[in-house]
Amino acid sequence: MTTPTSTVSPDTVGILFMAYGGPETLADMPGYLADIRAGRVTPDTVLEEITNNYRQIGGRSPLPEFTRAQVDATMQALAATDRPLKAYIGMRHWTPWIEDTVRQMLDDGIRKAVAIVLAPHFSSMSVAKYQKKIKAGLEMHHGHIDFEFVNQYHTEPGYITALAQRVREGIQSFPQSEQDEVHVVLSAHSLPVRITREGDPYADQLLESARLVTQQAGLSEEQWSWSFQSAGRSPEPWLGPQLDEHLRALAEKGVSRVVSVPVGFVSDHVEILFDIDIAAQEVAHELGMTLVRPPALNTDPLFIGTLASVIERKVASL
Ligand SMILES: C=CC1=C(C)c2cc3[nH]c(cc4nc(cc5[nH]c(cc1n2)c(C)c5CCC(=O)O)C(CCC(=O)O)=C4C)c(C)c3C=C
Ligand SMILES: [Fe+2]
Ligand SMILES: [Fe+2]
Repeated sequence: MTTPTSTVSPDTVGILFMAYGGPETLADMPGYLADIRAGRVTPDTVLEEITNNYRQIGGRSPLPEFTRAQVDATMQALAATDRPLKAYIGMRHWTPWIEDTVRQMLDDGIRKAVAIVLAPHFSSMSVAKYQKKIKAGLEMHHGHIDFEFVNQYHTEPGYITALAQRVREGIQSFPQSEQDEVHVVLSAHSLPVRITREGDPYADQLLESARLVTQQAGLSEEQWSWSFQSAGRSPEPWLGPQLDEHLRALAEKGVSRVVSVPVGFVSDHVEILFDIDIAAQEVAHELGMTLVRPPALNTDPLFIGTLASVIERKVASL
């Protein structure tokens, strides 16, 4: 049982921002992978491969830094809210662990809170797991906080417009005479195929975002396609097509100019900086294809405005 020291006024609403978590040094890698792989032993070859991927993007994950910047910007956007708010950060797979942050919230005397994951699409294998960690933290520390959960925000206008702008920016980076030939590939993290049989909404929500983005960007059906990326290294089948095989199929159809816009990730990290900017770029190069990836959302004011707006609505309902 924790003893609240009540460092906040009783009506303060805690805003718990949750993200995947990322290693801050290469030495963190075995522990980080052990957590992601739920304690299953990581084969040496996989450890070496993933460590090497991180080495190529600077030896650490930029995700913690971008998360802090997104949280600061969102709290600034929420500054005019008439309730006192206090921001907290909890990571699923690395420090600061969600359970420890929940303990901090209890210690501070937080009684009501909003929890949001920096991932717009709901899945039993992603957002639901973050939410379970909050419940585990409350049980572990024998405390109670009234939580409002943001489950998804994949159709929010600011998020869609920010991505549609990325699509247009990518197309416009090609000479005007080539722009009609450009093909846009939207993507998101793959998950095991079994989730679809289990009725998970993830794949449908991704396609819903993709349709809204491409409609707003004014693309015809032929000008864009969908692909999954970054499938895990486990023997079961994962949702496809994977980005590399999809690029090969597009090349066979004569596509040679591609804009890659990942819609499920909201900041730069290894799945973008390595899986797209290095691995997919290598495939594109081998195919004689030009691949452009516009910047990730990071602290784009439209995206930050989206986070602020969904949080504000939940705060109002507490
Ligand atoms: C929607 C689900 C997932 C998102 C989003 C996601 C983002 C994400 N992943 C990494 C890094 C790694 N992920 C790894 C495995 C892995 N990832 C997911 C799901 C999402 N990840 C699953 C289901 C798994 C498999 C877990 C298992 O039990 O094996 C790994 C481990 C190596 C591997 O299997 O490839 C890494 C590393 C980042 C940085 C990230 C960013 C938000
Ligand atoms: Fe992952
Ligand atoms: Fe991953």
